[in-house]
Formats: sequence, C-alpha cells, structure tokens
Amino acid sequence: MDLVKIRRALHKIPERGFQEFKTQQYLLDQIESVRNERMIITKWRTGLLVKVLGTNKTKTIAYRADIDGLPITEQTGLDFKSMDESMMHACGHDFHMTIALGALNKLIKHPIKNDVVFIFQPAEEGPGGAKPLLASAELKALEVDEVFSLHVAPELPVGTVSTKPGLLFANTSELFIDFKGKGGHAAYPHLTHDMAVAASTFLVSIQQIVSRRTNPIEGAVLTIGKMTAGTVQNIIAETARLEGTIRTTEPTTIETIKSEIEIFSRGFELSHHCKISIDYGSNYYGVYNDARYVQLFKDTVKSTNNRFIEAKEAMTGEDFGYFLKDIPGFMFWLGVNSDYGLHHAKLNPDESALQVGADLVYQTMLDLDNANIE
Ligand SMILES: CC(=O)N[C@@H](CCC[C@H](N)C(=O)O)C(=O)O
Repeated sequence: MDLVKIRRALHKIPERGFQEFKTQQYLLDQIESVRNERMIITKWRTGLLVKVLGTNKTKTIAYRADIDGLPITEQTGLDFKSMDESMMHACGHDFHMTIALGALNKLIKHPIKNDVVFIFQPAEEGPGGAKPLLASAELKALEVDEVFSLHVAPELPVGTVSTKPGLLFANTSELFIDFKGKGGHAAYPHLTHDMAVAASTFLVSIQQIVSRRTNPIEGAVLTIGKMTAGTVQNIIAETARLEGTIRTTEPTTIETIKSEIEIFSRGFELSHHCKISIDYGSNYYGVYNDARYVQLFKDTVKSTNNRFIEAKEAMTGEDFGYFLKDIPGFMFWLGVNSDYGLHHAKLNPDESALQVGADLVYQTMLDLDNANIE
C-alpha cells in the first residue's frame, strides 16, 4: 500500500462534514483492494465502519480516524493541492485516514486475537459526527470495548508523540450571533441603528468575559473567527453576524460564558436598538484520556523508535471526546513537523510521518490485544 500516494489523493478531495461522498468512495476502493473474508464493512452516513475479525476474540478494539476537510483556500502551492478552491485538509484528516488505512493493511497481513473496528468518522470539524455515530444502531452493534485515536501535531518533529492522562482537548461550543437593526443611507446615521457598529463593539466588549467573568485558574477561550455586516459601502448595515467558538477546560465554564454573552446581548439590544439572536451550533465534550491506557501507550512508544513527551492540555476541540465519555481509551498527538499549524492554509505535514503513524497504531493494537486493562 503506497501511503504517500493515498494521502495525496485524499488531500485533493477535501469535503465538508456529512458531504464526504468522494472521500467515502475512495476509502471503500482502498479497503476493497485489501479486503479478505475476515472483514465486514458497514456504511454509516458518509462514514465507514470496518470490522476485522480476530483469531480468538475476547474483546473489540476500535481505532477512529476523522475524514472531513475545512472551508479554507489552500495556499501550499503543492502539485497535489485541493481541487476544491474553497476546501482544504488543513487539520490533517488526510493523514488520519491514510494512517488508518496503513494500519488496516498491516492488520490484514498480521492478524491479532481480538476484533478490531476501524471507524472512519465524518464531520469532526462540524457539525460533529461522533455523537450521532455513537447513538447509531450500526456502532452499537459493534460492541466496542476500548477505543483510541490520534491527531497530527505540526509543532512536533516526526517520531515524537505526546499525550497525557485526563484532559487533553477542551470542551467546546460554537457560537453564532445575529444582529438586526435599522439600516439606511450612509449620510443619515441619526436615522438608523448601525449593526456594523453594534457587532464590532459587541466583539470587543465580550473579550472581557474571559478576563473578568471566568475563574483565571480554569482555562477559557472566546474567539470570534468571522464577522460580516451590511451590503454596500454607502449603506448603513441593517444586519451583522459574528461567528466564533468557546473553549474551556471545565465543562461548567462554557455555561458561565454563554450566560454572560446573553447578559451582554440584552444590554446591547437596548443600547444599540437592535435584536440579537444567539445560536450555539455544535458542542463537543472534552477529550479525557483514561490513565491506564495512556500508561500502556507510553510503554508501546518506548518499545518503538519513537520519542514520548508528556502533553499539556490544548484548547483545540475534538468530538472524539464523546467516544471517551462512553468507552475507555485515549487520544495522542503524532508529530508531523510543519512550519504552519493546524487550520492554516499552508499546513504541510511531513509525509514520512504516515508510515510512523501506521506502524505505531498497529503496534498499539497489538499491545492492547495482549493487555487486560482492569
Ligand atoms: C482539532 C481541531 O482543530 N478541532 C476543531 C474542532 C472544531 C469544533 C467546532 N467547529 C468549534 O469550532 O467549536 C477545532 O477548531 O479545535
């Protein structure tokens, strides 16, 4: 299996959450090419569940890879860059899928005792595939006992991996705020209520929530990544929209931030003569690693040529948190050495990490196979 070729093919076809039709077909074709009688493939929406029967099963181990891209215009200049100008694999999910295929190929050639399920999960970037997948009859039927996953880490060199027990990724909530007021001629501000001014002032004002309304010992982030308002340069804006995300180390802090945003919005409705509506989009539970699995993984890493470093928690979000809420396991960072970070239009991970990742995932399956974690 040529992992670089596969990664480049996947890199060309990034798709939005639950729109991963080409990706699903490409994955199916690759899986078909290594298929044997021990493999059972189930489609779930635009994702795939691939079960490989073990030789003497006592449990089911699952490995999850997310498959969606991000709405970013790629600026890498690579000859295998995204064919869709509006989408890019800027979060490394092309790597995640390829590594899963590499591990699957190895598992087919070198079977283990227990059943293994490869979960190709849609919509990690949004609106969230893990939660509905976990609730589905298809996943429940697989009776997964333990689960793990990885995320590429651009800031770590290839051959370095990192994780920690407990919280690894933050609790998250998306945030969409719509402003509606009275637009009008640019020359008559006194006859209008300008939503460009309301939204931009709101954006600056809510920055005080993290610094003045949350416990500084508990981490919190409130980021507005997109602001839109109005229609034309000489018309006062009737509508505006802020789009962002809330990240916290404690699940309860999200609720504090949401309620403070609502208090600000009530004040702004009065002071800026407008209607504000708030939508929290999708929410992800934090990724909490099971310490027993992290210990096993550290031993696995020691037995390979990789270097382990203890991670710090990150304010990134991951709906893999929902898996770990229900099923014991862990997630880890895999070094891929890119000058540009996750969600950057120039992210360019080192492809030598593909084989490193596939080998490590397979080795972890082997070690889980022989372990009896109580
Ligand atoms: C690993 C990573 O970058 N994940 C995304 C998850 C996004 C969740 C949701 N769309 C949100 O923005 O809250 C991240 O941005 O951390």
